[in-house]
Amino acid sequence: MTSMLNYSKVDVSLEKMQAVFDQLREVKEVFAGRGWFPATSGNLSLRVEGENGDTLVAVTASGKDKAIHTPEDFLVVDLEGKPTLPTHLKPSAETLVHTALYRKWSDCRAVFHVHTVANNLVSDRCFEAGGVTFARHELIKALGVWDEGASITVPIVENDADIRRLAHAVEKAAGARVPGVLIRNHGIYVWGDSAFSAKRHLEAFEFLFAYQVQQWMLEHRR
Ligand SMILES: CSC[C@@H](O)[C@@H](O)C(=O)COP(=O)(O)O
Ligand SMILES: [Zn+2]
Repeated sequence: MTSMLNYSKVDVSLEKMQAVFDQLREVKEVFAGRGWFPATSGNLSLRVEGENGDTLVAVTASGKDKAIHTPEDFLVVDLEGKPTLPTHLKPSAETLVHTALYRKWSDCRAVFHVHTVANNLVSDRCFEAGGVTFARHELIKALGVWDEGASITVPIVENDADIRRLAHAVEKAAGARVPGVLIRNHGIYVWGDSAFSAKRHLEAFEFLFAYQVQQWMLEHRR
């Protein structure tokens, strides 16, 4: 028999919710191992479809050390970013960026956000240009761009302490071809149609940013 959980009028099976939390935990552990969550930064979410087709979002709780697993690491919110059950946990302070991306694309099923030295440097140095462009990199294919000789541009938006405005800026800059947006001196938001593809996208972006930073350093030494 399937046990059902009721998240403010949306039924989700216990098994489904457990599987979603398990997936988030696995991704969290891998990214934490790479140092991608310094000083409690970063947040992760997955779309959860209820029995009636309504969308919920499982998201990391705010301010946690994401390198440690606890029973209080995740909670469920609606598309307004409100917790669907009474809880003392606070959803990520940046939940509205996640929900904006889920609203924008019905096939967006995972949203990941990390702060790294490389993504911060690239976001600042290329900010005035509005984006950073990469070409002649095999890993562009990992972003779903397969055309021969393709180039991609990752848009960069200004950081903003007002999360509604930040969410709006990210949503506006987010394009269908390149699954990521940089926030200046803050980090990157990436998405995908599954946790697997969002993780692949993030790994490809971080490879390209690290390459760019090292190229700048080599040029500087000449
Ligand atoms: C603690 S610095 C980072 C935060 O300000 C924020 O940018 C962030 O990524 C994490 O916020 P959180 O509320 O834990 O999801
Ligand atoms: Zn952040």
